[in-house]
Amino acid sequence: MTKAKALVITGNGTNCEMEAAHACRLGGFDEARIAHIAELLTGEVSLDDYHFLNLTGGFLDGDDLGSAKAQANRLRYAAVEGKEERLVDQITRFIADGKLILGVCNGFQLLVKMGMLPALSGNYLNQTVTLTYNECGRFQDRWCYLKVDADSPSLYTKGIEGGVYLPVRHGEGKFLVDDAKTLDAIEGKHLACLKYSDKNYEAATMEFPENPNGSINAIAGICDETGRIMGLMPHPEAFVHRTQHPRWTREELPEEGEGLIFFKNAAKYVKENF
Ligand SMILES: NC(=O)CC[C@H](N)C(=O)O
Repeated sequence: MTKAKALVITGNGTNCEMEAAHACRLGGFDEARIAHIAELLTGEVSLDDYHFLNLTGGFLDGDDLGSAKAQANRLRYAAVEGKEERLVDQITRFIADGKLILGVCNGFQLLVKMGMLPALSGNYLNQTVTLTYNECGRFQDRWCYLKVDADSPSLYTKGIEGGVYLPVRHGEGKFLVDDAKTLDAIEGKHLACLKYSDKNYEAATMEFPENPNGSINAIAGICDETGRIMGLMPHPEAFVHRTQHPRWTREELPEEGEGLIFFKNAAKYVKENF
């Protein structure tokens, strides 16, 4: 069987690469390589050799120009040394080859600013949505209840009943769209796979602090129409074991954290399809 290989990009201010690589391994990937962005730009590491690309959280370029904006331009326009291609050509090929991309927090901001989500009608380099300053005007560091849309094509949320409880930590998590048509398409195609909700996962909410940033339609995460590319503000890699839960000493919890399912689903998909 093919070895399931995950790649986690670091550098320029990411800070969740160790957790993301750990979650990939726990989830079933045979290999999880942490590569500095410079290794991709010099051609030492190629996306072609991996199945699952992780764009992790952090403070890329210190959030200057808006979170992930500079890195979005870098990934879209930078050339790969010694090759007749840009990094974005590798990324486009990666998607065309049926591979997987997960962007968490700063990585989600990066995906939307590159135009890779929601990528309506398969147009992967056209920005139609953004993530900007939290409505409350402050950085938010808290745990959130996230309702899952069971009809979403996202492969990462398959099998989740009701919702998941995960931490958020961001200053720019408010999801916005360019116009009503984009929002209608996102909702109509069930691409808004995660929404901030009440603790019973019954209804999406605009109430603070359950909705920590004022995201339109309480959107916390979206995927593309293939379900293989997903971005979310909460951190699934930060809850892979029960001791990461804020009340683990007081509540009876299963050994496995609720975020691990995202990585298990990704590994399962790779093993079944490559
Ligand atoms: N945890 C993160 O990835 C934070 C993302 C970004 N720096 C923000 O504050 O919005």
